Amino acid sequence: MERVVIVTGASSGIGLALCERLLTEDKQVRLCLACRNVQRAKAARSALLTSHTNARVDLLHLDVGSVESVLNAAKVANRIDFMYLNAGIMPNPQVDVGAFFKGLFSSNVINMFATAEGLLTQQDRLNSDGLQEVFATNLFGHFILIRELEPLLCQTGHTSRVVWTSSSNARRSAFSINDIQHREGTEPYSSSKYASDMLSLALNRNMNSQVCLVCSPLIFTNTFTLTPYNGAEALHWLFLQKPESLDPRAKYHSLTSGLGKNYTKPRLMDIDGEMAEVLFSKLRELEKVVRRNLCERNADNEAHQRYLSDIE
Ligand SMILES: NC(=O)C1=CN([C@@H]2O[C@H](COP(=O)(O)OP(=O)(O)OC[C@H]3O[C@@H](n4cnc5c(N)ncnc54)[C@H](OP(=O)(O)O)[C@@H]3O)[C@@H](O)[C@H]2O)C=CC1
Ligand SMILES: CC(C)CCC[C@@H](C)[C@H]1CC[C@H]2C3=C(CC[C@]12C)[C@@]1(C)CCC(=O)[C@@H](C)[C@@H]1CC3
Repeated sequence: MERVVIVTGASSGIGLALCERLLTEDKQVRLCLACRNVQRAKAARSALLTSHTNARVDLLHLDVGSVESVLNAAKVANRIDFMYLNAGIMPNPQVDVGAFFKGLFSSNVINMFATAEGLLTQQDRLNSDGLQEVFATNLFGHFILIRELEPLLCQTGHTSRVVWTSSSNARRSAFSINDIQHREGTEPYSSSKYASDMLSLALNRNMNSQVCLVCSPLIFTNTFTLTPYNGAEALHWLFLQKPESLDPRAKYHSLTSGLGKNYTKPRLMDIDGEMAEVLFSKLRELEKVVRRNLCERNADNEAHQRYLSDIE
């Protein structure tokens, strides 16, 4: 039977590698590449069809960094078996060279290469919805997508699965519940990834957990041979698992052995359940505000259009 798989950020990197792997794995897969850049999405589709001639690959225009785009894209979906929330950004990363060389000669060197802890800062900015861009792209847009698709994802008698691409760079100390968008700090990426780990837990509790499952695979390598193919290991592995065998408190790591063999390993997340609930309710509040602003903006635009046609 056909399995519909939506992948956000499927035009390159880990998302595209995952698509390639899924088509190789299962001939029944019908892919939906949910991308913001139509040209790149078409190029990704052509590349996939070159190696999988008879594959069914659809394109969906989706900019997860724009609430309006998310709402429009969500209207098109009519069946979902898997949804991979993979699109993500780390804009203008700055490496702390001093910390890098210090780390290089310390016992923390492996961890440094795996997590970049204490090594990276980024410059964030506001997007057109007035939200911090990293938060909006890595977390909030995907949250709105899930909220909008909730009726489809949580249908009785049909199991849909949502898999979120997290990172070993997700760090509790980079996140503040009083500043969920990370307006004040310089590590918006770590903050957004930690927030998505927390949110996965809260979503499993607050949505119909019998039906919906949100896992957070950690993209990680212990041999410094990270390729998109290796990075997609846990995402691909999760596709093959039975939902009841997975633990919502675990993060599924993509790992590569010294001999180059890829494998997936679950690790329990360092998450405060109460804080996850607070984050969930803050996101619900923000959702209301953003939706209201969008309605007002659209009403203003319509009024402006009417005014222009009246004076013509
Ligand atoms: N690379 C790594 O080492 C690691 C990556 N990750 C995570 O894996 C995921 C994929 O990253 P990776 O493949 O490495 O990076 P890439 O930059 O190769 O891919 C990111 C994808 O996300 C898309 N994207 C970015 N912003 C948006 C947006 N607003 N709307 C829709 N799509 C968007 C990009 O589209 P476009 O082509 O238009 O830019 C691109 O297809 C990310 O969530 C990242 O945080 C986690 C751990 C490690
Ligand atoms: C001479 C230079 C100062 C060397 C700089 C090396 C760094 C650029 C890399 C070392 C570890 C890398 C890393 C990532 C980015 C590039 C490094 C910082 C990530 C943060 C990319 C995104 C992720 O989600 C992480 C899991 C990666 C962790 C390691």
